[in-house]
Amino acid sequence: MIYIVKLELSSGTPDRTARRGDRAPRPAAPLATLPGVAIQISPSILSADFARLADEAAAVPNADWLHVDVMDGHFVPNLTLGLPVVESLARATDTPLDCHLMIEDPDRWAPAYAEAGAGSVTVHAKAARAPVRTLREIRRLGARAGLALNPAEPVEPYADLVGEMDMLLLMTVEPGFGGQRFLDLVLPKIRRAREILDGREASVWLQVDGGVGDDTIERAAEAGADVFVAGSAVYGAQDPSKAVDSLRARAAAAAGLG
Ligand SMILES: O=C(CO)[C@@H](O)[C@H](O)COP(=O)(O)O
Repeated sequence: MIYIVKLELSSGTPDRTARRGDRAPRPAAPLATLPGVAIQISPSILSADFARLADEAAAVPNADWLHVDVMDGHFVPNLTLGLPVVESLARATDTPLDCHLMIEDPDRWAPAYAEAGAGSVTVHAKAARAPVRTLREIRRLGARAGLALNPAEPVEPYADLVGEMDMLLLMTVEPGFGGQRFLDLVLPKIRRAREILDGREASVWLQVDGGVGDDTIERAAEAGADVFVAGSAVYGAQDPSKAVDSLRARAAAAAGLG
């Protein structure tokens, strides 16, 4: 009887009045949907049709994650979506949601995204006042924890935090908008981050985000990235699913995995 009640609660409409402490932590969500695939492709729904998000998610069944850009109009000069959309999308797709919070006060909001069903929640180092506590809280709630750095932010000050994260996100454009040009000036930082992660034998994904397409993904993969966010290169393509395959093949070849 109790079991039935629980099932109804978890599959029905989310109770948005529930307080954070009311919910039990979930088991950690899987990082990848394709076991054994080293290169991860995360199409960014920022370039998708927001009125058809469930269909847009279904258009890339071969994606490992779906990248969800949460922008608040303050941390970045753009406004996108928030918790209700993430909750609905998490119910509409089996692909883990890779939520990238480009918001002020992520310490306050990040746990709610983990509870909303995100597979990973990434906060910006620059915006977080208590990054260690926030990363730990995200993990405690069953999601993977990510830390993001803008193009001009060095990676060295965060080297001691690698044990607290599952993913390090290096922005390869200034955050805020899709369709920008990949910044080659970030390549040395990708290499440096790869050295730090390998040197510490850290099991941490190295994600790049911004301007990633068939013409740039190889450079990022050669430098050591293994998770690639791509918005316009996927949702601007005639066939988004083929675009994911093409990106994966190029990155795998450049990383010596193809
Ligand atoms: O976070 C962001 C932009 O701030 C990205 O996730 C964009 O959505 C990437 O779009 P493309 O550069 O691939 O078009």
